[in-house]
Amino acid sequence: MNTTHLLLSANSRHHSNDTSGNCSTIPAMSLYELLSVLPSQLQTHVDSADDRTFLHAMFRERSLHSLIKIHERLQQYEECCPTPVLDRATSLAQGVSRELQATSLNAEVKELLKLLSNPYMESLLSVHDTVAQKTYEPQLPPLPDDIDDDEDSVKIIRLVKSKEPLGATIKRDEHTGAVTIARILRGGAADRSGLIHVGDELKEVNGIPVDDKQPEDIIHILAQSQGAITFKVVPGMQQESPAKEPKMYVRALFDYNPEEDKAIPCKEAGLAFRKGDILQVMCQDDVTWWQAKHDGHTSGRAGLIPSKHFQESVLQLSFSLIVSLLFSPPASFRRSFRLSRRDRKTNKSMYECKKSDRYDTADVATYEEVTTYRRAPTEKHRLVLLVGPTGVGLNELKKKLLISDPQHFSVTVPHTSRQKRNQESDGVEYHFISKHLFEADIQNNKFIEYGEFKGNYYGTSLDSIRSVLAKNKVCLLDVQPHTLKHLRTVEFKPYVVFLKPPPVEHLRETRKNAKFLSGKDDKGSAKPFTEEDFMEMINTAQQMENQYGHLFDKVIVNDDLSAAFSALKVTLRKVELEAQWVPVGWTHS
Ligand SMILES: Nc1ncnc2c1ncn2[C@@H]1O[C@H](COP(=O)(O)OP(=O)(O)OP(=O)(O)O)[C@@H](O)[C@H]1O
Repeated sequence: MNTTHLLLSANSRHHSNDTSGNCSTIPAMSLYELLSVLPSQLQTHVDSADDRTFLHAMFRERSLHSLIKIHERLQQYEECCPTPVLDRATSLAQGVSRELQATSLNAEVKELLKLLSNPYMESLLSVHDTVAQKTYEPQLPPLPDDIDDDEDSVKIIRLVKSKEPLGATIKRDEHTGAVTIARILRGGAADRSGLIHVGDELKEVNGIPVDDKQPEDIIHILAQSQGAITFKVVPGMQQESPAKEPKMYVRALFDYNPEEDKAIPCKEAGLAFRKGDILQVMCQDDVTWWQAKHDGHTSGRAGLIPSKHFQESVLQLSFSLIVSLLFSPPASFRRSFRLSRRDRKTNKSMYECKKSDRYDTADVATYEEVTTYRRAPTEKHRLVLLVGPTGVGLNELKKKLLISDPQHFSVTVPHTSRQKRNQESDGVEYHFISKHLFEADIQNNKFIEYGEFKGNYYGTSLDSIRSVLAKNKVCLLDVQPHTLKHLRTVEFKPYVVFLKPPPVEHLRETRKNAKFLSGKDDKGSAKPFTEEDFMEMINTAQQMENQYGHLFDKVIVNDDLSAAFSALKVTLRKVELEAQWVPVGWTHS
């Protein structure tokens, strides 16, 4: 089977004429007359008395008579082409309402006003105007006369070409040469028409037989045609299941551009998306290509996206490439669990994270099934995770949040194995524990992050997050991105904000007077940013986005500080009040 597919770029309006079965001749008598004479003819044609009784009863059925009457009346209208008295009933009704309101409102006037403002009436008038103005569709030319009556079950479909693609792909069987409809994209013109189905065999396009044609040639014919396009198809056996809209939503964990994808059967039918986009998966019938559309896009032809299974196999293939990335020069990742408010002395460079932790390629990131979640007022707050390169301003923004509402926001208290100093209190600056206990806690996975500096351990424990959340406060935590995976649990339902540096020119401008604790400086004194610091910040941010971008719920560029702060506040407010997309597993506990 030649699996060449293509998108038929034609159409939208349609009408069809099914020539299967007996070819009907124009009846000499009307259907209604025919129906009234039929009972008298039964005696000679139907032997069984039961059948005759049944047919008599059926022909006398009032609803059948009414139906035929309606049919005939409609036919009459069609023949005489009624012209509308006016084509702007809506504006006329509005004008009448306005005038009536200016008069004395007696009971009748009030009733008329009520009638005219009834939504059903308004809709009816609007439909009337649409029909009267014929704005619903262009005039279709008559069907061709030379339809081959001998052909069995042939369907003639006439579509009017518009800018919208047909939303169907075709394929050609190399052996038989048959060109069939390979797939119908959900919500597209072909799908909405209900006339073309998967498996239908395309016989002719605009009277040109296509059996001997390659899909490219058919596309050419379609591209050349103007106005209406006539398809002759033999309906396939395959019955499609009724198009119920599946309600599966996924978060894309990778960028996809069909234009650059050699594997996609039809580039035009593909749906481009970015890492983090929410997609509604409309159809998973095909194991390789799903059909999906962007969440919230009301106009909706679905596009092809690689299925989870297929994308996983693609990624497995390129695994060697990912592995090579593992050995790219390590960037300076932020050092976390510094208690920002008080402990400026805590030097960031004290924490060494293990190299193997920096890159995490165990998971093949394709799609994550998501659902909406809105925190109930009685529930704990979602953990707010802040991620970004060293010096980007995480601590600055965290501090501003804490100062802005100390009752609402809080941070964790880190653990350390160093000696408590005189002015310090246990549980305030740090939780002071013995080295031995610290090591036991490491073994028991109690720390999200930990590190060693001058022979002492420092770390942030999971329990320290729990204790903030238990006070019904929003816990702000800045972490290295490789920990996100471990913190994305139903318990914490974290919301991840990535703080991104602006372009270097803006950094130079905005950070003129800023000082920061360079990770490379062991002395722990704050210094102005160097050009190298800026470049490293930007490069690290880029690496973080490339590798962990699919886990970020929000990206905020820290250009102007107060603008970034406002954006962060607004975002966190929304997290508390509005529904957010979260992994499905978080709502099933
Ligand atoms: N938008 C901004 N405009 C100007 N200065 C800023 C801005 N954001 C942060 N700064 C300044 O940059 C310096 C570094 O910020 P901060 O200490 O918050 O970085 P950080 O991301 O916490 O870094 P680290 O992870 O290394 O602790 C501080 O002096 C801070 O005041």
